[in-house]
Amino acid sequence: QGPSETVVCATRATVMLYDDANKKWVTAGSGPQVVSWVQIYHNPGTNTFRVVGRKMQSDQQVVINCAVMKGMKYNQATPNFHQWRDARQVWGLNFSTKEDANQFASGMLLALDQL
Ligand SMILES: CCOC(=O)[C@@H]1C[C@@H](CC)[C@@H]2C=C[C@H]3CCN(C(=O)[C@@H]4CC[C@H]5C=C[C@]6(CCCN6C(=O)[C@H](Cc6ccccc6Cl)NC(C)=O)C(=O)N54)[C@@H]3C(=O)N12
Repeated sequence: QGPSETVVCATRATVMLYDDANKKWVTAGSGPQVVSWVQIYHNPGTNTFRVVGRKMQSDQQVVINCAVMKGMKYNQATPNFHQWRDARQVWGLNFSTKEDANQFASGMLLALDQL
């Protein structure tokens, strides 16, 4: 979180990327599939939002740092699996509970509404 950013929401999720070549979902980042702490940051100065996720393990590897684009479609494919496209790839968040999923979705929809 930068100095001028506030946190819109924060949940646990496994961050996935769609491997278009092999038509399958792969976990973002290197190493074992672990849950990440995924937050949506807001920069009120520029009115921009970004999704930042860090693995909840020792190295705190950043596995996603993705701008929320105006007009982006946030697809709640299932109650526990939500996804969206950015310019280059498709991101997926696999939540362990519907509550976490709903929490994140409401933060994302709030962000999209303010862009
Ligand atoms: C249960 C067994 O689950 C599984 O084994 C795997 C591993 C599970 C997590 C570890 C994950 C969980 C849940 C399910 C739910 C379904 N699903 C899929 O992938 C579906 C099935 C077919 C496949 C085809 C395409 C694909 C992939 C790329 C993007 N996309 C689209 O359709 C996009 C969607 C979209 C729509 C609107 C806006 C944005 C976007 Cl992104 N459309 C377009 C127009 O862009 C997609 O989402 N697809 C998941 C899945 O299988 N799995």
